Amino acid sequence: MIQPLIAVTMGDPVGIGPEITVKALSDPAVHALCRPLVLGDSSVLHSAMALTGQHLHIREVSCASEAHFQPGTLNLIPLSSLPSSPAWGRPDRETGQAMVHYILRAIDMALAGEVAAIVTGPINKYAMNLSGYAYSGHTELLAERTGTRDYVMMLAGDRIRVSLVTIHTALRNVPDLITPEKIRTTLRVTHRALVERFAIPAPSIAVAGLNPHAGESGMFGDEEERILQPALEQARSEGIDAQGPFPPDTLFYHVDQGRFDAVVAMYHDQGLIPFKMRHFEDGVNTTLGLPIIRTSVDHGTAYDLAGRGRADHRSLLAAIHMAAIHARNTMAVPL
Ligand SMILES: NC(=O)C1=CN([C@@H]2O[C@H](COP(=O)(O)OP(=O)(O)OC[C@H]3O[C@@H](n4cnc5c(N)ncnc54)[C@H](O)[C@@H]3O)[C@@H](O)[C@H]2O)C=CC1
Ligand SMILES: NCC(=O)COP(=O)(O)O
Repeated sequence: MIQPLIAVTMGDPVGIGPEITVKALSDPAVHALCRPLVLGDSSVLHSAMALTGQHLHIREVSCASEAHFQPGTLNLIPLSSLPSSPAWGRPDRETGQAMVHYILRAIDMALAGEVAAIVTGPINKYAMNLSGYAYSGHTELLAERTGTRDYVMMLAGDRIRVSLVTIHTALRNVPDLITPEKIRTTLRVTHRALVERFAIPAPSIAVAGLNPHAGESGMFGDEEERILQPALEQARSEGIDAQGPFPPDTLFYHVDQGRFDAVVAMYHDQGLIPFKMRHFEDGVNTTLGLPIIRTSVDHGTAYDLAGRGRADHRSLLAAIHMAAIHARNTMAVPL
């Protein structure tokens, strides 16, 4: 079977993205899974190789048909010409613009059907905004570029999958952003992705409450009764196995024990703290609801580690693995 063609963006040139890209692409297992095409910068990737002691042949190509997909070769569409000695951990407008160009090109390739999926390396949101792109991250850029209204951020590992109702917003805004519509959309998009991408025919989804003890019958907040319960009932009437709302403090224990296929969390850290306790090394961030497959690492640019050669690349390996599986499950292969 022909392996799916996957675009891998190098991420922020002065973060750990280039290093983990080189490490992941040196793993023969990646080539057994897919045909990876990197979008990034040749000089920076050479610097990353020097850090890690990896020796890959970087083959610069303008499109997939020029690539040689074999272990030992990193096929690169070069989209920037940055200095050969990166200022690790110190972003500027040029590095910020470069990393956004890698993402934009990857999205366009996926929309045009030139690749089966995209896997994105970590970017720094401050650097993204510094370079003139006013987004909270990849997710909002992907949604806008693909014209997607209903999208969901999911963090996924083999024990915990968590979808977020609200994403990058101040905690004080969260209660006002949680509406029955938003919860229903999160449930619908998550349910559909579990069936179509994760190949779980009848998934069960747990919903976390917003308040301590899921509100304690209204003593500690009424969002559960006023907003979450009606949203859950509506989802159930559509055939979605949505359960809860559950007290958030114990729910993740049960999810980790395998009781549910996924959990819907009300806000970023409610979901991501337990997720990263379990899956920091091998977790994957994936955007659901898009017309394209997008996975990413679950960590950031780690400027404190950049340039040292000590970054862990297992989350990127897991993201590539998931992209390849989802491409197969949705029959978006071969390309
Ligand atoms: N997929 C993406 O593009 C993501 C981007 N970010 C962005 O990255 C930037 C930095 O975010 P932080 O909150 O500092 O989180 P971070 O994940 O970059 O770093 C948190 C801690 O984990 C360590 N760490 C992270 N990745 C590691 C790896 N692969 N191997 C070993 N140690 C690792 C770092 O050294 C640091 O001590 C922010 O702008 C954030 O928004 C954060 C998460 C995901
Ligand atoms: N906490 C996840 C994260 O920050 C990733 O954001 P995005 O770049 O995937 O939108």
